[in-house]
Formats: sequence, structure tokens, C-alpha cells
Amino acid sequence: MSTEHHTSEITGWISQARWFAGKGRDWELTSLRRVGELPRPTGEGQTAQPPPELHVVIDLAEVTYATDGEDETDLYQLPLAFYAEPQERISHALIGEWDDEDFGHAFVYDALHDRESMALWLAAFAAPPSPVRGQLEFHRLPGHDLDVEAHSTLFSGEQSNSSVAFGEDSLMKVFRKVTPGVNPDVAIHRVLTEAGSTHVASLYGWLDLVDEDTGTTFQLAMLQQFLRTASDGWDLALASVRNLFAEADLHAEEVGGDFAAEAARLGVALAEVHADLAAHFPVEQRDAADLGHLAGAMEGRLDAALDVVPALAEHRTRLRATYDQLRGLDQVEVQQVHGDLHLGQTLRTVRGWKIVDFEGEPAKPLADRLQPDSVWRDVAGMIRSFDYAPRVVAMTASGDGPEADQRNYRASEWAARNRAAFLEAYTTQRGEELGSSARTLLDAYLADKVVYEAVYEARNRPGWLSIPLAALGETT
Ligand SMILES: Nc1ncnc2c1ncn2[C@@H]1O[C@H](COP(=O)(O)OP(=O)(O)O)[C@@H](O)[C@H]1O
Ligand SMILES: O=P(O)(O)O[C@H]1O[C@H](CO)[C@@H](O[C@H]2O[C@H](CO)[C@@H](O)[C@H](O)[C@H]2O)[C@H](O)[C@H]1O
Repeated sequence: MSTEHHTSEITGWISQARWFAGKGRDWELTSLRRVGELPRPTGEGQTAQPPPELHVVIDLAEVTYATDGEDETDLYQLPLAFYAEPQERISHALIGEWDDEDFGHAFVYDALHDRESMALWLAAFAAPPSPVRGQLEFHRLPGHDLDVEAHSTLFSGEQSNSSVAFGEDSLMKVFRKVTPGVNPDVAIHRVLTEAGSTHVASLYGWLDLVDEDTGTTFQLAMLQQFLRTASDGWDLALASVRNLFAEADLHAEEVGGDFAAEAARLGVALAEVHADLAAHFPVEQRDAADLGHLAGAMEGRLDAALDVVPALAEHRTRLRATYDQLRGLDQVEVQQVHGDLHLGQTLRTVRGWKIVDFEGEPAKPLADRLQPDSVWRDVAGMIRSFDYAPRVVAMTASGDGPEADQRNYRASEWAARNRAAFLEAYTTQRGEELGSSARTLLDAYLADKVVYEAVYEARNRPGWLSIPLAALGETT
């Protein structure tokens, strides 16, 4: 199905969207393809009917970047709501007004802001229809009756994707940048849900787009348990550091809000998630040659990072020596891991810690993110977060001279205390010591992550670049 779109309106909408990863690059909208229309509910189990003039569709926008030599493209998912009349309540989500080939003259909105449109998505998950007008396939896992009356609320803080809560019952994540094949967030949540893991939000369902022409499947969205009582792990860690800084002379363990017990619980949760992943995804061995490639890949990332952050140069020799240690290892076990773990991917509920967002590192192609990796990558990710939290609070605190020195000393103490608690609990839960091979892997992944962070901060939050650079400075 193709349709006449208004390219300039859509281009303007994409360019200012939070989830658009191409900001600052030279790009254009090279195609728009309508891939399906959300079906209207049949009435069964659905009291409220959508307005008769509403049509909700999914379009895929192809964005092409001008690069030297070859064109690079990304596909973005746009759920759109077409109304015959303007809708005052969602005026902030208006994309434009144009004549559409399918629906005639219409006012077009970002459907995720619209409760009426979201009710159609929820109804489709509640009673998955046969594909209608397109190739959309809604899937459900058994075990939970959806609250189809729940109203939708779009999360405001999301970055790479868009999340919509349905009351306090379920949460739908709409993947914005889509690629063919399995999305690790869906695949891993499905496996962990079916395995009865208590450390993830249960998966309720997902939406596939099956391209009939090519036989390719894209995963467009997932629906999961809404964690009603959740507090963000990053926010909790910051609060703990602030408590420590509010007390002039006390040590972390003497202050209310000490985080070490939570860090230990996080270590246990991660070990349990790793065990479940090892039981349900392939576990493989990597030999000395593979480890040589890993060291080479880390060196390559460092070389590329030097162009973005020249200040890394003074740490180059030591970083390369850390990666080089990998070449001395014989064999290492790898398995499915989280891939981008940090405190912002953890939620503390009354029932313990949950880990979210199994999509992996945003910069990697999706297919690579389902490749087995070392568990020490995830451990390193969390340890880096324990370093970030006190440094972020210290950066915004007032007072310099001896006061700042004292704060920095206590920041390091907070990081060391929580790192130790986390690592001890993680290894104990796995029933193994942190042996020399694991230490080598952990050091290499820590170094690799700091380099990644230096690039990430230089590009996204230059004011925070000092955080990874200070970490490198401390270990020289
Ligand atoms: N099941 C859930 N219940 C409640 N909040 C959640 C749930 N899953 C994720 N969140 C919160 O939603 C936000 C976005 O989640 P995330 O999976 O990280 O999305 P993105 O892929 O856009 O980064 C985060 O603030 C996260 O803490
Ligand atoms: O959440 P994302 O998957 O988009 O991850 C990216 O952004 C993170 C920042 O939000 C970034 O994490 C870095 O900053 C965190 C504090 O904001 C800190 O806790 C992490 O340890 C640090 O790496 C992450 O690296 C990036 O991939």
C-alpha cells in the first residue's frame, strides 16, 4: 500500500523527535511506506469504541545519510493518527494537514500521544486479530488478562524508543529505529518470562510486521508488565550519594541511605539473570584466536575514539596493555548478556530489582547484539555506573579547595564500597571466586567501556566528559 505523504511535514517532525538518532547529520527522507492499519475492535470485551473518523496506521520512514562514497540508511517507525477534524486535546502532537490517498483530507497526529489511537493498539493486543489491511501480526503470551479500559500515557523521558503506559497495568515500547529480524529486547524478555525470572517485567505480547514481498519480519513493539512500584536505580544511587555528602565527616556505611545492600542485591539479581540466559540461549567457548580478535576490536575502538576525544592519547599505552592481556587467555565462555547495563537500566520494586531494556548497546547493529558475549561486559557496565553516580553529584556540589578534595575522596569511597558489595554478591551467587582470567576480562571490558563513554559524553553531554577521563586518570 502506498500513499501520498507530505514529506516536509514528516521531515520536520522526525528532525525534532527525541528518538531520532541522526541529529546533527546531513540526511533526507527518501521514502515513506504504509505497512498497516490498526484494526477497529469488533466490540467483544471492548466497551469504548474509537471515533468513527479515526484511522491509525504505521508508516516506515527511510532516512538516508549523506556519507563519503556510500549512502547509509535507517528505517524509523511512525505510528500516525488520521482525523477528519482537528483534535484540540492533542494539538501538541499535530504533524500536519494534507490530502491522504487512503483517507482524504486529514489532520495527522503522532498516534502515541493520542488515547483514542492507543486504545486501538491495546484492543489489538487484547484480542489479536488476523492481519487486516497490511501485514501486522499481534502476538500474546498467556497468563495475564489485559486491562483494556486503561488509559494511555506517553512516557516523557524516553530516548531511543517511545514507551506508553496503559494505566498501571501494562507498558508498550514502540521501537523507533527498526531493522529486519529478531529484536533482542523481545527475544530476551520472552525467554526470561517463560523461564519465570523474577528480575524482569513479564512480557505480555509483541507486534511483528511481516513483509509479504520479501518474507522479512520486523519487530515493531512489545507489551509488558507495568512495574507500578518501581524506582529508577540511577536516581536511588544519586540520592544515596547526596545523603553521604550531606554528612560532613561520616563514612558511607554510617550514613542513612547507604547503597551497599542494594548494590549486593543487584549483584545477586544479575547473576540470576545470567544463569537464566545461559540456560536458554547458546553458551559457547572462545579460544585464544577469538580473544586476540576481541583485543584487536577494543584497540580499533580506541583508535577511532582518539579522533573524537584526543585527550585519550595520554592513556593509550596503558589501555592497549590492558587489552593485550586478553591475548594471554586460553579459553573463555560466552553467552547471551544484557550488553548495555548501567544503573539507569535497573528498577527497584517492592519485590526486588528488575533489569530493563535488553536491546543492547545502541551503536551496534541489532544482529550483533544477539551474539554471545562475556558476562564480565555487564559486570563492567554496572561498576562504571558506581563510579559515575558520585562523580555526577560531586560535579554539581558547591565549594572548592579542601572541601572539594574531601568530596572527591568520599565519592571514591562510595564507588569502591558499592563496587565491592556488588562484585562480592555477584561472584558468590555464581559460586566462584573472581579468578585471574575473570579479572583480566573485567579490566579489559572496564577499559573498553570508559573509552566508549568518553566518545558518548563528547557527542551527547560534553560537560560530563571529565567523568570517564577522571576514571582513566585515577588508574594511571
Ligand atoms: N516494565 C516497566 N515498568 C515501568 N517502567 C519501566 C518499565 N520498563 C522500563 N521502564 C522505564 O521506562 C523508561 C524507558 O525504558 P527503556 O526500556 O530504557 O527504553 P528505551 O529503549 O527507550 O531506552 C525508563 O525510565 C525505564 O526505567
Ligand atoms: O540508556 P542507553 O541504552 O541509551 O545508554 C546510553 O546512555 C547512557 C546514559 O543515559 C550511558 O551511560 C553512562 O551514563 C550513565 C549516567 O547517565 C552511567 O550510569 C553509565 O555508567 C554511563 O555509561 C550509556 O553508556 C549509553 O550507552
